[in-house]
Amino acid sequence: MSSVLIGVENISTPKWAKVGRRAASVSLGKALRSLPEAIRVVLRLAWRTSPRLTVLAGVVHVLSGCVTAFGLLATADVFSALLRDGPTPERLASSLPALAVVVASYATRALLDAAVATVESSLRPRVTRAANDEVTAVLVRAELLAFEDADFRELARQGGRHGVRSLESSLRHLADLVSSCITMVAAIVTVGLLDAWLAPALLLAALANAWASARVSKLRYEHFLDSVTRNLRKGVVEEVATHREFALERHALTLQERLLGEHRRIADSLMEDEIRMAHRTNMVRLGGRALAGLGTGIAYVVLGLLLHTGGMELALAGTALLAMRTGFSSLSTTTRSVNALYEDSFYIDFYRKLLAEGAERAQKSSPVTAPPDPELITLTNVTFTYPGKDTPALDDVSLTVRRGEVVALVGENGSGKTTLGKVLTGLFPTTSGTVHWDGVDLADADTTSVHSSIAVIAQDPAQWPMTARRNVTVGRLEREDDDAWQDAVAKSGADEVLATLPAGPDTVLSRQFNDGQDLSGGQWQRMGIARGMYRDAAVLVADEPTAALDAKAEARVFEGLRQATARRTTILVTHRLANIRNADRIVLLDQGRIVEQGTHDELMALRGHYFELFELQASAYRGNLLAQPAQAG
Ligand SMILES: Nc1ncnc2c1ncn2[C@@H]1O[C@H](COP(=O)(O)OP(=O)(O)OP(=O)(O)O)[C@@H](O)[C@H]1O
Repeated sequence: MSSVLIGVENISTPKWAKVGRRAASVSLGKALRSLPEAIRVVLRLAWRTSPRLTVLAGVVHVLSGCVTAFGLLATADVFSALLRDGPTPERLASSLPALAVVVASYATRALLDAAVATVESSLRPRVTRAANDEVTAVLVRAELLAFEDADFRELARQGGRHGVRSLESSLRHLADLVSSCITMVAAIVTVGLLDAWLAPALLLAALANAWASARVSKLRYEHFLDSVTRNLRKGVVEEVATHREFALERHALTLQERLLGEHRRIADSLMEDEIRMAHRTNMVRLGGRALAGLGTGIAYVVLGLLLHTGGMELALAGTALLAMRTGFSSLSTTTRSVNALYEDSFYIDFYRKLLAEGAERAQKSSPVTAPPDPELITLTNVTFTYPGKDTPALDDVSLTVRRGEVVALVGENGSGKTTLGKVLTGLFPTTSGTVHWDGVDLADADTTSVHSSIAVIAQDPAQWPMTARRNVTVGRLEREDDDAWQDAVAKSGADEVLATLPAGPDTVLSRQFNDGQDLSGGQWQRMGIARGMYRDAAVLVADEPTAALDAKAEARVFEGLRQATARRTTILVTHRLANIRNADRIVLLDQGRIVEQGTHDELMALRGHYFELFELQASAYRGNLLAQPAQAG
């Protein structure tokens, strides 16, 4: 038997990471050309949040770069004046105006730096907020099916986390780049004006640095993509090894040490890769520094030769030296900023992909509205396949449900009952075939208009971290109807839950808050049923609504549902066949297909698959004294 505890060895690489991999493998030059796109995204966001601050940030950065360049040229004048021939006091006096300009430029630079910091600290949080807002909005508005797609969920995590963080940091890197570029250009021009041979040497150093930085970023990005699936695995193991939901079985099955071992195994492989990557990047950096050093060396040799051969005066050589030093320092800031921006650009790309994919997967908004209380729901040759799956969960299903009908969906585990409930109510779009509510094809209808008319009671209802009252009224927030609330909590059995809570309906149902309270599985289910009943929608889907309820509560809920069904279309998914004997129609699914349908009596007379299932359950009751039919409700 395999020593691997969790079968997560073969998690496939998400689609977005494969695309990223291709992007990472393109040539460096091509990759660098993608930088402007990332910069455009940042500037667009900054502009949208505050055009005034964006312009101001640009202006202060350009000014700060210009002032530095100006200071450099003024310093050159100071040198020229100081190193000229003549008596020292005279040389000092003649250098004073240039010296004053240098001092003024330093002072201005300091003021501008303060202005830069002020503008940036106002702009950056705005950009982060806007980026966060875009991510949240796109996720909130995404269709339900998007959340069934593991690739999309992972892209949301990466684009939301890394992407937004990179957008924020890229603003700072962009600002640094603008001012350091201006200073560097000023230094290269100054050096080039002094002697044409010095500039290429300086450029060689610049290019070597830039190459090494970009190469390092590319390696790091490739490493990130390589470790995506392993990090996913580590996340899965971490979850089962530390989260509360698994705690009971983890302890009862004494799996703690095995899980720890699994975690260590994946973490070790990640660590080894990290170390390998660090060695490779160090080598690349070393190569880059060697080349840059060569460029610097050549520049100094050229300078020495010029001085030696009398090709340049000492005063000008001093200026050249200063300009070169400034050039090298701004060069390192420039390469650092380009490098950081280049790295940011990959993650900003995830962010862009997330927004693009999110927009594609947005809920449909359309002028076509679904009828609020459909007379007929018609499925024609409906096939539905989950994202990433090959076999359909629903296969050529045709079904018509009338208003007021109670249709029970039965069948073995995985036969497609839950999926059919979701397709029928427009929660999932069909892969092929159509769902019509009266004359309206749900594929054309406004999603919100469809969902407004449905209520879903899930087997595993959401545990909203709100008060108990809100947990019910959230079913229809715009409704303020005390009678309906009383009715819903009475029919669902939630009233008994409320009676046990310290602050009754005002108790917050979440352990995350002070004085918050958690509920048992069955109690949460009662709250979910009350919520579905309070929603009072035209089409109700109850998916195993009573699976966690005791027999008394179950009987009460079915009586409540029976009273309420006269006014609405009810789709009931259940395995407890005794509860659906009175359903108007029973639809039996097998491997995504409808294999039998009719009333209980018709299906029993058919002596087919339903008959078999029913007899099996009935005989279990008959043969077991502990579960007499009267007790089972
Ligand atoms: N989120 C999902 N992603 C991929 N496949 C899914 C997903 N949910 C269900 N399936 C698959 O679709 C098929 C139908 O599932 P469905 O949940 O509709 O069955 P069911 O009849 O309601 O089962 P059960 O009685 O166990 O609740 C199954 O093969 C299941 O594995």
